[in-house]
Amino acid sequence: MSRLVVVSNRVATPTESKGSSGGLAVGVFGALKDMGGVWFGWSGDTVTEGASHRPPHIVQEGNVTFATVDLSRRDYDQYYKGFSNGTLWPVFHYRNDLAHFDRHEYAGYRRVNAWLARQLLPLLKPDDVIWVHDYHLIPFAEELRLAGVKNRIGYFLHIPFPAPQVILNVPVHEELLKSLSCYDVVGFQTDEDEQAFQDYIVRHAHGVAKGRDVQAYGRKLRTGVYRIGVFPDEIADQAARYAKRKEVRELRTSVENRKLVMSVDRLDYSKGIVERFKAFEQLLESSPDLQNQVSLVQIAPPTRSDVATYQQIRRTLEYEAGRINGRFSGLNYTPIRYLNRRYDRWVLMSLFRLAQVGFVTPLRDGMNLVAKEYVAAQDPDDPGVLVLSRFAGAAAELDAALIVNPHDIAGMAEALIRGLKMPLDERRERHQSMLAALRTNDLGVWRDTFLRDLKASA
Ligand SMILES: O=P(O)(O)OC[C@H]1O[C@H](O[C@H]2O[C@H](CO)[C@@H](O)[C@H](O)[C@H]2O)[C@H](O)[C@@H](O)[C@@H]1O
Ligand SMILES: O=c1ccn([C@@H]2O[C@H](COP(=O)(O)OP(=O)(O)O)[C@@H](O)[C@H]2O)c(=O)[nH]1
Repeated sequence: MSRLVVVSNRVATPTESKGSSGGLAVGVFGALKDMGGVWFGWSGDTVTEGASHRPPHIVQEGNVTFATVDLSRRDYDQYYKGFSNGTLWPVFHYRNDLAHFDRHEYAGYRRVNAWLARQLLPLLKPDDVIWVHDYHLIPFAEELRLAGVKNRIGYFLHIPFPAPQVILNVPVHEELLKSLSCYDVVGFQTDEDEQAFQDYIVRHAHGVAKGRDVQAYGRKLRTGVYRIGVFPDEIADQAARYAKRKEVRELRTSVENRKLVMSVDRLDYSKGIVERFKAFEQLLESSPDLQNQVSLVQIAPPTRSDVATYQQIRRTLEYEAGRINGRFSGLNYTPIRYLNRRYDRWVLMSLFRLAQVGFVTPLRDGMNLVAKEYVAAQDPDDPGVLVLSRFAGAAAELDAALIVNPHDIAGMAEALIRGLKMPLDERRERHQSMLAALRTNDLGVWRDTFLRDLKASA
């Protein structure tokens, strides 16, 4: 049987010491742990120029081999902070206004991709199936091919693929799309993302797209939609198991008899947290009966904190949380609890079970696993209500949520009120429908359908 080699920028190492609060690490680890394989990528550490560029550090944990490399400060600045998170992330999330382009950063992005590919070479066996993840590593297959690698190589994009008119803003769009065409299978989170990629190929690359078969830049590849999921039963078990943890008891006691609205996101401008705070403010303003009766808990661990746009959103959120709390707090009541720290994932699942509403309203999001986790963590006999942005990939499957437009502050406030007052029968019905969707398309299905298509590719 061929071995699975996963390549991603972020690797959730066994100690989780540099653990990311991101869905990619959560999803890839979940997909790898019961099937085994190699997981190669960045350690999360930056080191001096002299200490970088060492061979991969190998750790064996059960049936997974973790192979990680450190980056120099310059590589980190250009490849991760610069081109990946200063150019690609904002543009792919339709925030061209927050993007910049710098040729040196792009050169660094390509240099690091070439170097990472060279580091992987000695670890590869001829029949390995290679699965590369996300926007940091678009040129990775091209580099492996240049080095003579003939293995099947697939790519999965965890974030949205924007409409062609948007991606044209990246000056090197053509080089990037040419690089993407070096993969055998390119997978997306939603139909819209796949369509946008094919539109680009047809309109701007003189390529051909027939069904899932694409020809471009002298290469043949397949595209597909593979919606990343969760293992809902595992989440339900853990949510129940962690119910007695200190954090969970503390929250239960401190909320007293009030209702709870809960949100969890990396502190990212794509997550729509400012608009969410304003919607909660509007709820308090328009429903005096709910004042002092409902709290919003927003967990937002900082991320990419050395990128200027992330520093700006952090300041804005501090201001908004302070302003709204100043308006509506009482001596025994804080409407918004805003926590800039990371929580253990299983503790979060248990916290989700306490909340009457899961409030997940990104402006754009590839999938948003938190939305799926909130549903999976609920008590089926007395479930909470999910209020979900139409711009999260998850909305394509979770249509029994209360779907909102995150730019419509009043609409979000109305949905919150509706969720808080929803009768038990309707809550159960909606929850069952969403749980069924999670089961049909769990994390195993995501992995297995992608790998089936990759193995079947010529
Ligand atoms: O690695 P970081 O820079 O700390 O960021 C964390 C991850 O964020 C993004 O996650 C995406 O993947 C999720 C799972 O498919 C998806 O639900 C979410 O919508 C995406 O935003 C990013 O794409 C990852 O590369 C990062 O590791
Ligand atoms: O303090 C935190 C915040 C988030 N997460 C997890 O990080 C993932 C976030 O994934 P999502 O797809 O929602 O968004 P991303 O951060 O990848 O954009 C989810 O599994 C969360 O449960 C976590 O373990 N601790």
